[in-house]
Amino acid sequence: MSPGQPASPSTPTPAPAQEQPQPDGHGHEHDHEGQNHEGHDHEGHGPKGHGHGHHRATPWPEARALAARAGAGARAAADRPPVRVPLGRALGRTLAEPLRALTDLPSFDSSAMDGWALAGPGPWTVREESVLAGHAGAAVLAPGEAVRIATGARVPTGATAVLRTEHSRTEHLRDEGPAPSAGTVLLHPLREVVPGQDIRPRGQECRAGDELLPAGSVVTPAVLGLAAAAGYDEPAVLPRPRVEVLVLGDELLSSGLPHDGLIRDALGPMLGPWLTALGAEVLAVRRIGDDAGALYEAVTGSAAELVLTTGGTAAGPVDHVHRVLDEAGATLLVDGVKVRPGHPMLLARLDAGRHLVGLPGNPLAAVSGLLTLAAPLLAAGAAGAADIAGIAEPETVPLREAVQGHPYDTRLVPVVCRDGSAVPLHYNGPAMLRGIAAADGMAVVPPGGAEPGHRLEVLALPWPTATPPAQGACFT
Ligand SMILES: Nc1nc2c(c(=O)[nH]1)N[C@H]1C(S)=C(S)[C@@H](COP(=O)(O)OP(=O)(O)OC[C@H]3O[C@@H](n4cnc5c(N)ncnc54)[C@H](O)[C@@H]3O)O[C@H]1N2
Ligand code: MOO
Repeated sequence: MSPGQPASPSTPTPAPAQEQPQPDGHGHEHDHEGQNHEGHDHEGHGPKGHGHGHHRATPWPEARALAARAGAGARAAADRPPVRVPLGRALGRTLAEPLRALTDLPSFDSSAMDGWALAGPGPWTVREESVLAGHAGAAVLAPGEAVRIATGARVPTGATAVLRTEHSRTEHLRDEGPAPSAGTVLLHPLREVVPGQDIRPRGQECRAGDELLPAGSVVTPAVLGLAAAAGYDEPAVLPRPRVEVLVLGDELLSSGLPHDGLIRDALGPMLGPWLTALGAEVLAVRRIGDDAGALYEAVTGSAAELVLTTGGTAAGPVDHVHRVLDEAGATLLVDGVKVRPGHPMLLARLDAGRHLVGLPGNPLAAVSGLLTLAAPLLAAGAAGAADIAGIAEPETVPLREAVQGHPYDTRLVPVVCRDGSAVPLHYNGPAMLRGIAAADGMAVVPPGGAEPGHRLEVLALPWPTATPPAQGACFT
């Protein structure tokens, strides 16, 4: 099988050999890139002579931590105030302040059932009007009186309980009876009436000023409902980090089929929505080509706190990112990471509060850079408190089958989670998106690999995973 040629989707065999690091250095794409595992060039970008070789590559856990620190620092430097957004645009945002009730809930004593509001012991004389939800309440009920009431309606002053329709019986006194009761309707209970029954007292759920949710909570649909009930029109949320994506490469097409050595841009369509899902405000996704001047202008002129570039991180003839960063006076915080795929990824500080993450051009390598550098940076930048590292408590999942490791570097491998185990997916080569598109997450495989049962950290993807278990991921 030639490199890049996938195994049959239905073959329940191990991943294509060329996508598994081979410690013996044969038959694997990475080993062609990373040649000599015993020598000093195993990071792979040494031979290209940029001077940003293996000695600078950062171990994967450290790279993530550095990115999170950079994000927290950027947030502190930018010091952007919270913003008020209408409820209709608040979904997914992070509360900048505790959500405090602006009203008692319920805000008045209300009926929990359709039936009768009544005062004192029965039977009761029925008053002619009724009390509907959303309307002003009936006048004061005197002892011995009852009035029709709807669920949610304000309970009249003087009412001592609500009687459900189905627990009541009415008796129409004859019109020709003795004068005061002629035509009267009497209400009888069909079961014992307990004082206060089926009345929701004002403030049962909360009093005005109570903290309903802490600052830092994510606004979910349920939070939107609670905020509305509690009186909010425009909750205060944290500003979203602004991000701009610069897609490099003259070989990229925006539509149609690949032809004449040109290929479709897979990263432009993927990164904008992915960054949005990570909580960023995406200012633009721009194609820059392989033009160093245009890249310099775009990087130095960007209004974003985080600029992401794709491609151009290695040392090919048109790989401009390092040079442009140098010219822009940027400081490289991470220049290569000991991770496969994606080892040429980089993180640079452009100025106080502004960073650039350089994602490698190979699409899964770009995903690796996104998860390793951009996600922790954004998470820490969005967190409400400086002490939140931007790296959540790792979720670890036992492996269902062995995964080969790289001899020195961490590997990120797309997995599906089935019956509590992580199942590695094929098509995990640096240029492939087929595995990640079917994945529930990316397993973090330590150098040397992992055996079945070994618990691995699984990096979550920022969306609900959708592959149907029965038919999906048939290439595990
Ligand atoms: N001599 C060496 N060559 C390479 C090394 C190395 O260490 N020594 N590292 C390899 C690794 S690993 C990666 S990853 C890539 C990183 O390359 P760049 O970041 O400079 O990216 P490009 O060269 O521009 O592109 C690489 C590859 O990806 C394709 N690509 C780029 N952008 C897109 C896109 N938006 N959508 C789809 N595909 C894209 C591009 O056509 C190339 O095939 O370098 C290796 N080389
Ligand atoms: O393997 Mo490269 O690391 O494709 O990113």
